[in-house]
Amino acid sequence: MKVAVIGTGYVGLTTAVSLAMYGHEVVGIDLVEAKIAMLKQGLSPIYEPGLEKALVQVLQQGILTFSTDLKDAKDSEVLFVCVGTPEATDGTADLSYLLASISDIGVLHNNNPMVRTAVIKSTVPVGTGDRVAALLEDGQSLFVVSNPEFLREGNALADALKPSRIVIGANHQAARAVMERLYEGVAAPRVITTRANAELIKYASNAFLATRISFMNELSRLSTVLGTDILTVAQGMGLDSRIGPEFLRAGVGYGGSCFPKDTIALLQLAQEKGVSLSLLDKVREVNRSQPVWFMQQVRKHIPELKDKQIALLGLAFKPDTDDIREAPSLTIIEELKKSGAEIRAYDPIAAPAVQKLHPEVTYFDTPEEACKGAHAALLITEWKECIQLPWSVIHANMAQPALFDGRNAWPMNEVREAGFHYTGVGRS
Ligand SMILES: NC(=O)c1ccc[n+]([C@@H]2O[C@H](COP(=O)([O-])OP(=O)(O)OC[C@H]3O[C@@H](n4cnc5c(N)ncnc54)[C@H](O)[C@@H]3O)[C@@H](O)[C@H]2O)c1
Ligand SMILES: O=c1ccn([C@@H]2O[C@H](COP(=O)(O)OP(=O)(O)O[C@H]3O[C@H](CO)[C@@H](O)[C@H](O)[C@H]3O)[C@@H](O)[C@H]2O)c(=O)[nH]1
Repeated sequence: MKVAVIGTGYVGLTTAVSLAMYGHEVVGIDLVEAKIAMLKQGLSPIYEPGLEKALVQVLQQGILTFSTDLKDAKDSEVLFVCVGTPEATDGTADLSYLLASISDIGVLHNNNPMVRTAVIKSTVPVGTGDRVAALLEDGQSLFVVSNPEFLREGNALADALKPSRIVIGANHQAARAVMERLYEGVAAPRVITTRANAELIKYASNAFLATRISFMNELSRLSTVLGTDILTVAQGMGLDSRIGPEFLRAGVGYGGSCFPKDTIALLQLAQEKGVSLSLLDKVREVNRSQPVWFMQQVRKHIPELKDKQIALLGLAFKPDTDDIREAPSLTIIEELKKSGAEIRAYDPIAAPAVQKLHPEVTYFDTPEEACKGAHAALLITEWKECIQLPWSVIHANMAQPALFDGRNAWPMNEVREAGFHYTGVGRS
């Protein structure tokens, strides 16, 4: 099928490449000329494992092309909207990019009439698909579908090629049939439903995952006081098939472009409808305070941080991405700056993005260099480069051998035996 993907960010680029790998003829559209110029050359503007290699392959096959002009999508039967829906100042989802691209689709369709389906892949508040349909749909030649995306950054291509589920929200049988044809070769359970249900499935999934994390993070504070081990507790909980092992990792809090903005957008939507989601409110509160709580654990061991050298290992909001949106590292940098500490940072990929915001931090090419002369090392993102470390070398070179493991990913017993002070999150 001929498909257009509007917006070539984390979701759009991954969607474009995966649809091309499924054999569709895809054109990727973005407003940003520099991005499109890079993509045409087979260069990915984002760091996402395996994506660039796959991009080059589908470009060479001629089944994926890029343009800044939506007119190049005039023959597309399906148009995916993958533009950003960031948090507006009042916490609601900013739909301006989405509505602009919907209006562009309207113009394209009027100039080049044929039967088309506009598919909203961006995460949007419940009711947005129906609102857009009221603007675009004519029930004959143009349909609107909600098809939320569940990929995780760092694993985006694999998730897109083998999704956990495909949720199709369509209010017309003709549009459902188009989506079935589009995803024909993809082995994944389908949920075929209304647009509104599809939109709520997306927000509810992210809100629930965020809730699990905040539950474990709050519990980790109790575990610290009790002298229990949150890793063992999580393992024991996760073996219950009703609970499952995923998303029980306590740490410095969740970040990224999705959980923070989608939880607030859901809260705002509920408030607008006169419904209180008090649990979700607490989930966000726990998440906001988790990096601050973590820094309190550091201060228990090093009460005076002024002029101390503190190594921060990992800056991205999770490993295997260059994305620093809402990264806990940014809160921790602010906390350390308030304390007057000198920050020595390392991240294999995301350092340049943080450097733009924090030129005052010193950046190093290896974790070993960042730890040299440091009075404490803090693990913020569990990149493998930050976990597998030559502990005896690190110990010899630190001013004070103190480790604060914000991801419970360092080998606690081994580092203690090597002579380090070790504090994890909810471990003892
Ligand atoms: N990042 C994720 O892991 C993820 C996963 C699932 C869903 N989502 C949702 O998908 C959407 C996109 O997220 P993202 O992280 O890919 O965003 P992003 O900021 O990385 O990419 C958005 C892209 O859209 C482009 N764009 C904006 N307006 C445009 C227009 N009118 N025409 C063409 N291009 C335009 C921007 O230039 C940018 O390249 C959001 O709603 C997000 O919540 C994101
Ligand atoms: O047990 C856990 C699991 C995750 N995290 C943190 O949670 C954040 C989000 O992680 P993850 O969900 O793996 O990454 P995202 O790329 O943000 O993906 C989420 O957000 C996307 C955007 O909506 C959805 O598509 C995905 O399904 C959903 O997992 C990161 O800061 C992680 O460090 C924890 O602290 N503990």
